[in-house]
Amino acid sequence: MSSYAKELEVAQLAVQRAAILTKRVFHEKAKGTVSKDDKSPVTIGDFGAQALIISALKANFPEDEIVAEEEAAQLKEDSNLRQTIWELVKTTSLEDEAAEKVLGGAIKSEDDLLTMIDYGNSKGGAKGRIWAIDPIDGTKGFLRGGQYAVCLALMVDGDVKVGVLGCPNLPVDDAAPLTAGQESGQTDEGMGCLFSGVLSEGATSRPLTTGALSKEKSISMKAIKDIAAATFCESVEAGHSAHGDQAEIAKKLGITNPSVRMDSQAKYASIARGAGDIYLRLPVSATYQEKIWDHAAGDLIVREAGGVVTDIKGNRLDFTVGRTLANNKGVVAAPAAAHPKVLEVVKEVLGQK
Ligand SMILES: Nc1ncnc2c1ncn2[C@@H]1O[C@H](COP(=O)(O)O)[C@@H](OP(=O)(O)O)[C@H]1O
Ligand SMILES: [Mg+2]
Ligand SMILES: [Mg+2]
Ligand SMILES: [Mg+2]
Repeated sequence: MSSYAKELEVAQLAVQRAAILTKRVFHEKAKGTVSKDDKSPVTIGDFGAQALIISALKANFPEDEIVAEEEAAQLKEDSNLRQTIWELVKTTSLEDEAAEKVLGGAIKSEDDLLTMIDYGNSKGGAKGRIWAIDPIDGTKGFLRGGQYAVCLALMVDGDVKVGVLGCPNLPVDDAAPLTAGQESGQTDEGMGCLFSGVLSEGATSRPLTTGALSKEKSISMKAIKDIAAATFCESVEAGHSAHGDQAEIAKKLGITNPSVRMDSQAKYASIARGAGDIYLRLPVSATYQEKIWDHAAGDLIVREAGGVVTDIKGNRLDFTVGRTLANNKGVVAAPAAAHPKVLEVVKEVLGQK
């Protein structure tokens, strides 16, 4: 019996339900029912998914703190937007009575919707049980039909214990090649994967559908015998990680495969199941602080799959200092055996600058 069995079950179902909401928003956008204006679908999806996840956490773990990306301020002023989200939230469920019961059922009112969203305002820190939520990670990917992830992690005294990533546009098949998502004309068929990790208990994947528990499989990183043959993942957005530095590092490692660019923590999930090998996120700006909700779940899942995740100095990601990773710069994630070499080259390339 897992030491965090209840937390894991609630987190998986909560992410699954939130992912259904995001998919509805995406398809309604395509149909024109939701404005195609870039901001509106994202906002609707973000707020709706965050509210649904938080209501599940509050129903099960009322004392826990929550650090979530979004806040309700904008919704308090915009009643049209609020009503659109409320309609969507009200009508999104897992269509599985037992599972809905685990999640504590639906949100009761429009006011509750706002309250739920703002429960995510914890400052974070080194003490107690704190959940980190990114309702839609990879906003840009979500809009494009590329990769995005619904992300949830539980930290206890700053240590990530449970991590769950719902990736609607990643193939269910762990052995499928890396994919940037629906932008390449891909359909929903065979897509949608739920990744989980529990500290010291390994990492798993399963289809992102109700009743998929029996299909849960353990995942692990690929053992790379030769770094030169590795594939590395990086952000699509050049503003989020330094493509130039990453290319130089890859070159120095002898890597000739082109990088796979994908949005969101789908990168962590993809290397954790061996679809890719290395994830590089080198800082673009000297001042940007990475957000804990962009990394907590992925960090744990990769480590539980046999990887090492550090910043560019080789330090573990430090989730104890609030809503951001103020003590870290960048991310270097690789299979344990390859990580020292990758880090050495990262330091070499950055040291020359
Ligand atoms: N200058 C910057 N450097 C690194 N990350 C940034 C950034 N500006 C925004 N981000 C973060 O990058 C995340 C997406 O990462 P990726 O590029 O790997 O898809 C965004 O999450 P959201 O999409 O949830 O806002 C956002 O938090
Ligand atoms: Mg994010
Ligand atoms: Mg987000
Ligand atoms: Mg954002």
